[in-house]
Amino acid sequence: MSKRPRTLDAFFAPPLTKKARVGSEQQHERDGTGVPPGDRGATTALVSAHPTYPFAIPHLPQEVADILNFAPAAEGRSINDQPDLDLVYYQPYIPKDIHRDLFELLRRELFFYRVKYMIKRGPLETQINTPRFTTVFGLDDTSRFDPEGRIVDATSGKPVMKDAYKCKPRPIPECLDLLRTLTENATGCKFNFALVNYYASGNDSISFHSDDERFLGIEPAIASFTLGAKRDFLLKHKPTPAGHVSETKAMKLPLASGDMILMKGLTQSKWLHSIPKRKGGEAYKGRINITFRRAMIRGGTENYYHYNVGDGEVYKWDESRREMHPWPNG
Ligand SMILES: O=C(O)CCC(=O)C(=O)O
Ligand SMILES: [Fe+2]
Repeated sequence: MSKRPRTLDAFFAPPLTKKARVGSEQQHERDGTGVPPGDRGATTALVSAHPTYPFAIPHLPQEVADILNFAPAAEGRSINDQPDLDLVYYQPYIPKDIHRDLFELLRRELFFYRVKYMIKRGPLETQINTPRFTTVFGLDDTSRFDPEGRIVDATSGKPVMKDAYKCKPRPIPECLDLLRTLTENATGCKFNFALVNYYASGNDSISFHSDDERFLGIEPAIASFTLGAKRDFLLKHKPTPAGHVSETKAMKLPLASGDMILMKGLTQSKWLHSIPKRKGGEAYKGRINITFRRAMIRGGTENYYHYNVGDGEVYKWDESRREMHPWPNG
């Protein structure tokens, strides 16, 4: 990475401002010629690029970014009337005028994976095929990307050892980073990871689980966005010790495009959540889920890239086939 030549792109990188995050990006036209900072006219298309990206990711069009700045579109409603449950539900969070554009843009421009991994069940090794497309960006709290896109120690600012990470962490592209900062400001929580799921149809799902890994620290806050198809989000309390009657009721939230659910407090340690497969309704439509999270240590980074990128092929949305297709052999 450090051998990457300093190009015109890097030269034209904008100043470090809150809105234009360049920690890891270069700004340039898609044809590769430099664009002076601030010159985001209708004819120039700026992108986020990084050596770990299979291809560059366009920034949000200015019109979409301008409207996104009005998020949250609705006030959050607390759902904390059950033991250990602590949610804030924004219906919607993303302004209505841009749901569709944001959904289509992210589906079209991001790279995805269909991760397979082995688990040991007793003496048997079983292959798990993740039943949805996934991708991930970000770096735990011990490190950050410098303006050249190199990973440096969060405290000293010095490049980390070559083997500090087994995986290849990727900076959060601008098109997701604006939403991340807005969400930080609205919730008062800090996030250093963006995980993206794409459910191609009602056949894609995520089974009951909790995001309670130790690398997230205690009582982690996770902001979870829906774009595209409406899908049911189920919540149920984890089993309570035998003999102890749980007073909790399972819940179903019909998450619609633009909605955000903030899970916090004891929600991850005591409750499970899932998006079950479904037939009918909007099952024929795709759905994007974005979660923003904060990983505290390097093990979190390794875990997230292992389970959301893996070592399989890259998929990209194919507009003519209207499905995810292996890239670049489309
Ligand atoms: O798609 C969703 O709404 C939930 C995703 C989720 O729970 C996860 O990625 O951990
Ligand atoms: Fe989850």
